[in-house]
Amino acid sequence: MMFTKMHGLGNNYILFDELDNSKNELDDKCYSELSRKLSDGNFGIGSDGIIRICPSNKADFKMRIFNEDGSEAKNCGNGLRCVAKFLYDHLYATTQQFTIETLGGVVGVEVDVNNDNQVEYVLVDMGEPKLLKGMIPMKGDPFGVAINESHIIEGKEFHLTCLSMGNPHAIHFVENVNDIPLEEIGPNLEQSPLFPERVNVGIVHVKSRQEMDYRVWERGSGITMACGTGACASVVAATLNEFLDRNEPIVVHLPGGDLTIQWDTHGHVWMRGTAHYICHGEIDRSLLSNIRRKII
Ligand SMILES: N[C@H](CCC[C@H](N)C(=O)O)C(=O)O
Repeated sequence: MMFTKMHGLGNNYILFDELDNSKNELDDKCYSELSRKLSDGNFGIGSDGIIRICPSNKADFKMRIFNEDGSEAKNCGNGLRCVAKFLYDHLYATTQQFTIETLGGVVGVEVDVNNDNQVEYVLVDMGEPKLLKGMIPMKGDPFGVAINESHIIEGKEFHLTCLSMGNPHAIHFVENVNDIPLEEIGPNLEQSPLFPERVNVGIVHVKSRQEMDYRVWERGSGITMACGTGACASVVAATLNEFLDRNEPIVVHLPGGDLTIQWDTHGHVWMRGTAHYICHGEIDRSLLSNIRRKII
């Protein structure tokens, strides 16, 4: 079972190309355990999770993403850029614009290529954010929204702006993103009963009307170097709080690098950034057999 490890701003995933079904060596039920096993840096490869690239009957291709803890997520911005680069570079995509189905909906991607026809930047139409609590999901009035809403969690007050980019995000604004113990407050917010499906936690400092700092505690993966859906959610949240102007391209500084995010006047959020290969390899058959024995 061959894999390709890639990263988007240091948010790294192990990709499996399942477009040629003959290669599909593992039962669908095994992938959560495969993600847990491979994401471990000691007993596995080490990553923030795994990504399956599959055929789709709704779009040109399909992406499924599993977090480090084995939970399957509905969207992954950095993962989408990695998948788009992989698909174009491996000649599955024959045009620079194509669509990718996620559990959170179908997204459009466009790859920018260099003189060697290798992908340098990927532009993703991440679609429209979902603001209603019932869509995030978040406890409370399902037709209500959470903008700068005060919540006491584990004795600490947070002013949360919450939304979904296909996956749930809770954003808290601060003066300095490094002044907050993310390793402590991240799991407290992630596991809060406020969020029936847990939540990705973003800490944001808006530096100007064109840029912001953002750190993330990811649902199912903990602190990562970057979160594409989270960067999108942060720009929407900052705009809703009137810290930013709609339709302006915003530079989001993440620990792993920068993304450019724009929430346009039609309601779509656009993300532009890079994706890179790390390595290629093969999963040992004994590891696959152990997973099959454990799961099936
Ligand atoms: N942990 C996320 C999925 C990965 C999202 C992130 N890596 C991105 O680039 O958007 C969740 O459970 O919703």
